[in-house]
Amino acid sequence: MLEVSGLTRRFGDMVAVDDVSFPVPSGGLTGFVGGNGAGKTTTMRMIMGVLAAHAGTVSWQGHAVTRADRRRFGYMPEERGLYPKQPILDQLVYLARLRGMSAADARREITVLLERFGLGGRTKDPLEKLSLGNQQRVQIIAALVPAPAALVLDEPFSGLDPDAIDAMADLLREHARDGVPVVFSSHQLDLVDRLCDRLVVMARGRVVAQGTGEELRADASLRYRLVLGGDAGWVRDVPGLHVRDVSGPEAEVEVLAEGAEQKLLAEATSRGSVLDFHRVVPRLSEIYREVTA
Ligand SMILES: Nc1ncnc2c1ncn2[C@@H]1O[C@H](COP(=O)(O)OP(=O)(O)OP(=O)(O)O)[C@@H](O)[C@H]1O
Repeated sequence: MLEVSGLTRRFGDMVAVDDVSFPVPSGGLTGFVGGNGAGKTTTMRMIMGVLAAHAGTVSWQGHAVTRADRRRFGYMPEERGLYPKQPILDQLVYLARLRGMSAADARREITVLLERFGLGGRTKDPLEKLSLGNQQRVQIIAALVPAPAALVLDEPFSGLDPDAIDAMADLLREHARDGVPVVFSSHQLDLVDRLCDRLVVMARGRVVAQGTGEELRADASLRYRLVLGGDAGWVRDVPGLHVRDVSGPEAEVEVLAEGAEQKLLAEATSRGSVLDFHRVVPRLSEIYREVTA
Protein backbone atom coordinates (compact mmCIF):
# COMPACT_ATOMS: atom_id res chain seq x y z
CA MET A 1 0.00 0.00 0.00
CA LEU A 2 1.04 3.55 -0.74
CA GLU A 3 0.02 6.05 1.90
CA VAL A 4 0.35 9.79 2.39
CA SER A 5 0.07 11.26 5.81
CA GLY A 6 -0.07 14.92 6.80
CA LEU A 7 1.46 16.12 3.52
CA THR A 8 1.81 19.90 3.45
CA ARG A 9 3.32 22.24 0.88
CA ARG A 10 3.41 26.02 0.78
CA PHE A 11 4.30 28.36 -2.10
CA GLY A 12 5.21 31.66 -0.43
CA ASP A 13 2.34 32.45 1.94
CA MET A 14 -0.12 30.21 0.14
CA VAL A 15 -0.72 26.72 1.51
CA ALA A 16 -1.26 24.65 -1.65
CA VAL A 17 -1.53 21.29 0.17
CA ASP A 18 -2.59 21.33 3.79
CA ASP A 19 -2.21 18.25 6.01
CA VAL A 20 -3.37 15.78 3.36
CA SER A 21 -3.67 12.10 4.32
CA PHE A 22 -5.08 9.17 2.39
CA PRO A 23 -4.22 5.56 1.55
CA VAL A 24 -3.85 4.13 -1.94
CA PRO A 25 -4.57 0.46 -1.24
CA SER A 26 -2.90 -2.27 -3.28
CA GLY A 27 -5.11 -3.88 -5.84
CA GLY A 28 -7.49 -0.94 -6.17
CA LEU A 29 -8.05 2.19 -8.21
CA THR A 30 -8.10 5.42 -6.22
CA GLY A 31 -9.54 8.48 -7.96
CA PHE A 32 -8.24 11.85 -6.96
CA VAL A 33 -10.72 14.60 -7.75
CA GLY A 34 -10.93 18.33 -7.10
CA GLY A 35 -11.35 21.60 -8.98
CA ASN A 36 -8.58 23.59 -10.63
CA GLY A 37 -5.93 24.55 -8.11
CA ALA A 38 -7.22 22.16 -5.41
CA GLY A 39 -3.72 20.73 -4.89
CA LYS A 40 -3.82 17.37 -6.72
CA THR A 41 -0.75 17.87 -8.91
CA THR A 42 1.26 19.25 -5.99
CA THR A 43 0.31 16.20 -3.90
CA MET A 44 1.29 13.78 -6.68
CA ARG A 45 4.60 15.57 -7.15
CA MET A 46 5.31 15.12 -3.45
CA ILE A 47 4.38 11.43 -3.66
CA MET A 48 6.93 11.05 -6.44
CA GLY A 49 9.55 13.18 -4.69
CA VAL A 50 9.86 15.69 -7.53
CA LEU A 51 8.70 18.36 -5.09
CA ALA A 52 9.73 18.47 -1.43
CA ALA A 53 7.06 18.36 1.26
CA HIS A 54 7.18 20.94 4.06
CA ALA A 55 5.56 18.42 6.41
CA GLY A 56 4.17 14.91 6.29
CA THR A 57 5.31 11.57 4.98
CA VAL A 58 4.83 9.21 2.05
CA SER A 59 5.06 5.55 2.97
CA TRP A 60 5.37 2.46 0.82
CA GLN A 61 4.63 -1.02 2.18
CA GLY A 62 4.79 0.39 5.73
CA HIS A 63 8.13 2.22 5.53
CA ALA A 64 9.16 5.72 4.46
CA VAL A 65 9.36 5.64 0.68
CA THR A 66 12.90 5.59 -0.71
CA ARG A 67 14.36 6.80 -3.98
CA ALA A 68 14.73 3.16 -5.07
CA ASP A 69 11.02 2.53 -4.34
CA ARG A 70 10.05 5.57 -6.37
CA ARG A 71 12.10 4.40 -9.36
CA ARG A 72 9.77 1.42 -9.51
CA PHE A 73 6.65 3.63 -9.56
CA GLY A 74 5.08 4.51 -12.89
CA TYR A 75 4.45 8.25 -13.03
CA MET A 76 2.60 10.31 -15.58
CA PRO A 77 3.37 13.93 -14.71
CA GLU A 78 1.10 16.84 -15.60
CA GLU A 79 3.84 18.35 -17.75
CA ARG A 80 4.12 14.97 -19.59
CA GLY A 81 7.81 15.24 -20.53
CA LEU A 82 8.40 13.17 -23.66
CA TYR A 83 10.40 14.61 -26.53
CA PRO A 84 8.27 15.87 -29.44
CA LYS A 85 10.86 15.20 -32.13
CA GLN A 86 12.02 11.70 -31.20
CA PRO A 87 10.49 8.50 -32.66
CA ILE A 88 8.09 7.11 -30.08
CA LEU A 89 9.47 3.57 -29.82
CA ASP A 90 13.05 4.82 -29.40
CA GLN A 91 12.21 7.19 -26.59
CA LEU A 92 9.97 4.74 -24.76
CA VAL A 93 12.75 2.13 -24.89
CA TYR A 94 15.24 4.73 -23.68
CA LEU A 95 13.04 5.62 -20.68
CA ALA A 96 12.45 1.96 -19.78
CA ARG A 97 16.23 1.35 -19.89
CA LEU A 98 16.77 4.26 -17.50
CA ARG A 99 14.49 2.39 -15.13
CA GLY A 100 16.57 -0.76 -15.34
CA MET A 101 15.06 -2.76 -18.20
CA SER A 102 17.07 -4.48 -20.95
CA ALA A 103 16.64 -2.99 -24.43
CA ALA A 104 15.21 -6.26 -25.82
CA ASP A 105 12.61 -6.65 -23.05
CA ALA A 106 11.65 -2.99 -23.26
CA ARG A 107 11.23 -3.15 -27.04
CA ARG A 108 9.06 -6.26 -26.77
CA GLU A 109 6.75 -4.96 -24.02
CA ILE A 110 6.42 -1.50 -25.52
CA THR A 111 5.61 -2.92 -28.95
CA VAL A 112 2.79 -5.00 -27.42
CA LEU A 113 1.35 -1.92 -25.67
CA LEU A 114 1.66 0.28 -28.76
CA GLU A 115 -0.23 -2.33 -30.74
CA ARG A 116 -2.87 -2.60 -28.05
CA PHE A 117 -3.42 1.15 -28.28
CA GLY A 118 -3.62 1.03 -32.07
CA LEU A 119 -0.20 2.59 -32.58
CA GLY A 120 1.64 -0.47 -33.90
CA GLY A 121 2.18 1.21 -37.27
CA ARG A 122 3.48 4.47 -35.81
CA THR A 123 6.54 3.27 -33.90
CA LYS A 124 9.00 5.30 -36.01
CA ASP A 125 6.94 8.51 -35.99
CA PRO A 126 8.12 11.40 -33.85
CA LEU A 127 5.71 12.12 -31.00
CA GLU A 128 4.69 15.50 -32.46
CA LYS A 129 3.24 13.86 -35.59
CA LEU A 130 0.63 12.03 -33.50
CA SER A 131 -2.76 13.47 -32.58
CA LEU A 132 -3.04 14.76 -29.00
CA GLY A 133 -5.02 11.70 -27.91
CA ASN A 134 -2.39 9.38 -29.37
CA GLN A 135 0.39 11.39 -27.73
CA GLN A 136 -1.47 10.87 -24.48
CA ARG A 137 -1.48 7.09 -25.05
CA VAL A 138 2.28 7.16 -25.57
CA GLN A 139 2.71 9.11 -22.32
CA ILE A 140 0.69 6.47 -20.51
CA ILE A 141 2.80 3.65 -21.95
CA ALA A 142 5.89 5.45 -20.61
CA ALA A 143 4.46 5.04 -17.09
CA LEU A 144 3.59 1.36 -17.60
CA VAL A 145 6.97 -0.04 -18.69
CA PRO A 146 8.71 -1.64 -16.86
CA ALA A 147 5.78 -3.14 -14.93
CA PRO A 148 5.28 -0.56 -12.15
CA ALA A 149 5.10 -1.32 -8.41
CA ALA A 150 2.62 1.59 -8.06
CA LEU A 151 1.02 3.98 -10.54
CA VAL A 152 0.66 7.72 -9.98
CA LEU A 153 -1.06 9.31 -12.95
CA ASP A 154 -1.93 13.00 -13.34
CA GLU A 155 -5.01 13.33 -15.56
CA PRO A 156 -4.33 10.20 -17.65
CA PHE A 157 -7.79 10.30 -19.26
CA SER A 158 -7.82 13.91 -20.42
CA GLY A 159 -8.03 14.21 -24.18
CA LEU A 160 -8.89 10.54 -24.78
CA ASP A 161 -11.90 9.49 -26.85
CA PRO A 162 -14.39 6.99 -25.33
CA ASP A 163 -12.71 3.93 -26.92
CA ALA A 164 -9.29 4.99 -25.65
CA ILE A 165 -10.79 5.66 -22.20
CA ASP A 166 -12.13 2.10 -22.11
CA ALA A 167 -8.81 0.62 -23.29
CA MET A 168 -6.94 2.69 -20.72
CA ALA A 169 -9.39 1.78 -17.93
CA ASP A 170 -8.97 -1.94 -18.77
CA LEU A 171 -5.22 -1.57 -18.59
CA LEU A 172 -5.33 0.17 -15.20
CA ARG A 173 -7.71 -2.47 -13.85
CA GLU A 174 -5.32 -5.21 -14.99
CA HIS A 175 -2.51 -3.57 -13.04
CA ALA A 176 -4.77 -3.14 -10.01
CA ARG A 177 -5.77 -6.81 -10.22
CA ASP A 178 -2.08 -7.70 -10.12
CA GLY A 179 -1.89 -5.93 -6.76
CA VAL A 180 -0.59 -2.54 -7.91
CA PRO A 181 -1.89 0.52 -6.03
CA VAL A 182 -3.14 2.98 -8.65
CA VAL A 183 -3.98 6.63 -8.02
CA PHE A 184 -5.03 8.99 -10.79
CA SER A 185 -6.43 12.48 -10.88
CA SER A 186 -9.36 13.43 -13.04
CA HIS A 187 -11.98 16.10 -13.59
CA GLN A 188 -14.35 13.54 -15.12
CA LEU A 189 -16.49 12.70 -12.09
CA ASP A 190 -18.72 10.13 -13.74
CA LEU A 191 -15.68 8.29 -15.03
CA VAL A 192 -14.09 8.30 -11.59
CA ASP A 193 -17.34 7.07 -10.05
CA ARG A 194 -17.55 4.25 -12.61
CA LEU A 195 -13.92 3.15 -12.36
CA CYS A 196 -12.68 3.70 -8.86
CA ASP A 197 -12.77 1.61 -5.72
CA ARG A 198 -12.01 4.67 -3.62
CA LEU A 199 -12.22 8.40 -4.08
CA VAL A 200 -10.30 11.23 -2.50
CA VAL A 201 -11.89 14.66 -2.95
CA MET A 202 -9.73 17.77 -2.50
CA ALA A 203 -10.74 21.41 -2.21
CA ARG A 204 -8.52 24.38 -1.38
CA GLY A 205 -5.58 22.17 -0.46
CA ARG A 206 -7.44 19.87 1.92
CA VAL A 207 -9.10 16.48 1.67
CA VAL A 208 -12.81 17.21 2.13
CA ALA A 209 -14.14 13.68 1.60
CA GLN A 210 -12.77 10.20 0.98
CA GLY A 211 -13.99 6.64 0.86
CA THR A 212 -15.78 4.29 -1.52
CA GLY A 213 -18.56 5.72 -3.69
CA GLU A 214 -21.06 3.99 -1.41
CA GLU A 215 -19.53 5.53 1.71
CA LEU A 216 -19.63 8.99 0.18
CA ARG A 217 -23.27 8.49 -0.81
CA ALA A 218 -24.14 7.25 2.69
CA ASP A 219 -22.51 10.36 4.21
CA ALA A 220 -24.30 12.71 1.85
CA SER A 221 -27.38 14.58 3.05
CA LEU A 222 -30.56 12.54 3.35
CA ARG A 223 -32.97 13.56 0.60
CA TYR A 224 -36.51 12.56 -0.32
CA ARG A 225 -38.72 13.13 -3.30
CA LEU A 226 -42.46 13.48 -2.85
CA VAL A 227 -45.17 13.47 -5.51
CA LEU A 228 -48.71 14.36 -4.38
CA GLY A 229 -52.18 14.33 -5.87
CA GLY A 230 -52.38 18.11 -5.24
CA ASP A 231 -50.08 21.11 -4.84
CA ALA A 232 -46.94 20.55 -2.71
CA GLY A 233 -46.34 24.22 -1.75
CA TRP A 234 -47.19 23.55 1.94
CA VAL A 235 -44.00 21.45 2.25
CA ARG A 236 -42.10 24.72 2.82
CA ASP A 237 -43.79 25.04 6.24
CA VAL A 238 -42.75 21.60 7.54
CA PRO A 239 -40.06 22.07 10.23
CA GLY A 240 -36.74 20.19 10.07
CA LEU A 241 -36.52 20.18 6.26
CA HIS A 242 -34.67 22.18 3.65
CA VAL A 243 -36.74 22.36 0.49
CA ARG A 244 -34.43 21.94 -2.50
CA ASP A 245 -37.17 22.18 -5.10
CA VAL A 246 -40.97 22.50 -5.30
CA SER A 247 -42.83 22.44 -8.55
CA GLY A 248 -46.63 21.87 -8.64
CA PRO A 249 -47.30 18.48 -7.00
CA GLU A 250 -43.61 17.52 -6.70
CA ALA A 251 -41.05 18.41 -4.04
CA GLU A 252 -37.51 17.41 -3.16
CA VAL A 253 -36.37 17.97 0.40
CA GLU A 254 -33.26 17.52 2.49
CA VAL A 255 -33.71 16.22 6.03
CA LEU A 256 -32.14 18.53 8.65
CA ALA A 257 -33.77 17.12 11.81
CA GLU A 258 -33.99 13.39 12.49
CA GLY A 259 -37.40 11.96 11.63
CA ALA A 260 -38.60 15.08 9.77
CA GLU A 261 -39.25 12.96 6.65
CA GLN A 262 -41.71 10.80 8.62
CA LYS A 263 -43.60 13.93 9.74
CA LEU A 264 -43.62 15.08 6.13
CA LEU A 265 -45.08 11.78 4.96
CA ALA A 266 -47.73 11.76 7.75
CA GLU A 267 -48.74 15.33 6.86
CA ALA A 268 -48.89 14.46 3.16
CA THR A 269 -51.16 11.43 3.69
CA SER A 270 -53.44 13.42 6.00
CA ARG A 271 -53.85 16.06 3.27
CA GLY A 272 -54.65 13.71 0.36
CA SER A 273 -53.10 11.17 -1.94
CA VAL A 274 -49.34 10.49 -2.08
CA LEU A 275 -48.30 9.19 -5.49
CA ASP A 276 -44.62 8.70 -4.72
CA PHE A 277 -42.25 9.07 -1.79
CA HIS A 278 -38.69 7.80 -2.05
CA ARG A 279 -35.16 8.45 -0.93
CA VAL A 280 -33.02 10.18 -3.53
CA VAL A 281 -29.50 8.78 -3.92
CA PRO A 282 -27.32 11.68 -5.04
CA ARG A 283 -25.00 11.39 -8.02
CA LEU A 284 -21.30 11.76 -7.38
CA SER A 285 -21.31 15.13 -9.14
CA GLU A 286 -23.90 16.40 -6.61
CA ILE A 287 -21.91 15.05 -3.66
CA TYR A 288 -18.83 16.67 -5.13
CA ARG A 289 -20.58 20.04 -5.30
CA GLU A 290 -21.73 19.66 -1.69
CA VAL A 291 -18.34 18.75 -0.22
CA THR A 292 -16.35 21.30 -2.21
CA ALA A 293 -18.81 24.21 -1.76
N1 LIG B 1 5.47 25.91 -8.53
C1 LIG B 1 4.47 26.63 -8.01
N2 LIG B 1 4.67 27.89 -7.59
C2 LIG B 1 3.67 28.62 -7.05
N3 LIG B 1 2.39 28.17 -6.90
C3 LIG B 1 2.13 26.93 -7.31
C4 LIG B 1 3.15 26.08 -7.88
N4 LIG B 1 2.59 24.88 -8.18
C5 LIG B 1 1.29 24.96 -7.81
N5 LIG B 1 1.01 26.18 -7.28
C6 LIG B 1 -0.27 26.63 -6.77
O1 LIG B 1 -0.72 25.64 -5.84
C7 LIG B 1 -2.13 25.46 -5.93
C8 LIG B 1 -2.44 24.00 -6.22
O2 LIG B 1 -2.06 23.72 -7.55
P1 LIG B 1 -2.14 22.25 -8.19
O3 LIG B 1 -1.53 22.35 -9.55
O4 LIG B 1 -1.55 21.28 -7.24
O5 LIG B 1 -3.70 22.02 -8.26
P2 LIG B 1 -4.53 20.91 -9.08
O6 LIG B 1 -5.56 20.39 -8.15
O7 LIG B 1 -3.61 19.93 -9.70
O8 LIG B 1 -5.22 21.79 -10.20
P3 LIG B 1 -5.61 21.43 -11.75
O9 LIG B 1 -6.78 20.52 -11.68
O10 LIG B 1 -5.94 22.78 -12.30
O11 LIG B 1 -4.39 20.82 -12.39
C9 LIG B 1 -2.61 26.41 -7.03
O12 LIG B 1 -3.08 27.61 -6.42
C10 LIG B 1 -1.35 26.68 -7.84
O13 LIG B 1 -1.40 27.95 -8.44
